[in-house]
Amino acid sequence: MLEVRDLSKKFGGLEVSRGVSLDVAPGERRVLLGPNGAGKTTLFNLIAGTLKPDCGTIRLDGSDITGMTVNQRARRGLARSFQKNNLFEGLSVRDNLALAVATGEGRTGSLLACAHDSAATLTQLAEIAAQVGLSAHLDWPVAHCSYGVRRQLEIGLALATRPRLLLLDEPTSGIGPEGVAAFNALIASLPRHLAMIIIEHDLDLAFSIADRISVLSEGVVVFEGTPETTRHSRQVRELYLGAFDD
Ligand SMILES: Nc1ncnc2c1ncn2[C@@H]1O[C@H](COP(=O)(O)OP(=O)(O)OP(=O)(O)O)[C@@H](O)[C@H]1O
Repeated sequence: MLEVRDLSKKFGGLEVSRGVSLDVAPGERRVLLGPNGAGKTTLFNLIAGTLKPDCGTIRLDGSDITGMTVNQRARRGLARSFQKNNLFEGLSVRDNLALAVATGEGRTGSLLACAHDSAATLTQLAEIAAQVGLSAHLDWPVAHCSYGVRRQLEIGLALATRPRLLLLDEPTSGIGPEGVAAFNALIASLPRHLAMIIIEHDLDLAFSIADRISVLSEGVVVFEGTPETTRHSRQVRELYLGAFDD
């Protein structure tokens, strides 16, 4: 469903993406690994449309989306959840989800009251809350939510646009071992037709959730394979010296 071809991006003299190519199949869970500064977030920015590549193409379901805006890409089924919190702190979990669902329905000018008016919005809101494990937290003010709940909510907001491809940038950063286990279960419970690309530093989690893994280093995809072949790759081991358990 996603075909990335020869994407390159420079910041001044620094070549951060150097001819990256990547194919993601419908429903595939792809994990992006790579050392700090390898260009993973830059690749996400290029795919999501917040950065324009210097050259290369991005196709989604056969259509060239390289020149499209973030919103145009979102309407074609691409969603992204951010590494940094992107929530309305003063609102409840329910209101954050309601606004995201209303926006996903194209009712961008709606007031919060209108977001709660539509039965379809409320049904979708309840579905998403259940999917991300937040049904019992709907009335909590976001400002009082734990970091883990916020991360669940961020994924919920991304699901509100009914994506077919979801980009998750370090979804487990800062949530501790229990949070990582909960995230693993959450990913496993999401509809299987939803494709995902996930930047993840936790190798055990990466091996557990990925169908395939791509490894970036210095702006280039240096390895691609199944979790099993990645785990046994000498090249990948050298990049992550000492980080693999045998
Ligand atoms: N807007 C920018 N302007 C200049 N340099 C940038 C910009 N964005 C990223 N870089 C640089 O590009 C390189 C790759 O950054 P990027 O964030 O894509 O790496 P990453 O693999 O996601 O790293 P991390 O795992 O630490 O998040 C880094 O050297 C970074 O400093």
